[in-house]
Amino acid sequence: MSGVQEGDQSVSLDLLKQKMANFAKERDWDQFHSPRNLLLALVGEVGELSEIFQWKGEVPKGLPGWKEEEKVHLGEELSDVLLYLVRLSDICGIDLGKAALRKVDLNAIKYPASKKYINNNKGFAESTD
Ligand SMILES: Nc1ccn([C@H]2C[C@H](O)[C@@H](COP(=O)(O)OP(=O)(O)OP(=O)(O)O)O2)c(=O)n1
Repeated sequence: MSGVQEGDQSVSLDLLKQKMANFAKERDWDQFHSPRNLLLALVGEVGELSEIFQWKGEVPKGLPGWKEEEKVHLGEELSDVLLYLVRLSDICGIDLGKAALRKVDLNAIKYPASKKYINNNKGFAESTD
């Protein structure tokens, strides 16, 4: 592995990308990591993530009252989603970090902080007040 090392203060998308690439290569699984397969795997993991929340009703931020094992499980499903997303981006030749930063900038242009917004239950609209 070149460049990014484990133990760095923050985990980078690059480290995860390299780890997923190694994981697939070591098992000869590159053949299965096609864009479509990875997208379906990603959607499947989003489903598993949703199962954790389904039927619970609204859940307070910070998940008070959840057992430690439930939080560990949540972390696993969130990770599966992230790992497949990172791998899908890599396989498609998209620099996910760069694309995400650009999108944050685009969001800020679309929704300037200087304006006031209302949530009209369809999305966020500019307040006329
Ligand atoms: N062909 C594969 C299979 C798995 N993985 C990796 C990415 C995910 O992080 C995790 C997914 O593994 P599983 O398909 O076993 O799914 P779960 O971990 O969710 O297990 P389960 O579905 O039994 O809850 O393993 C991968 O990269 N490529």
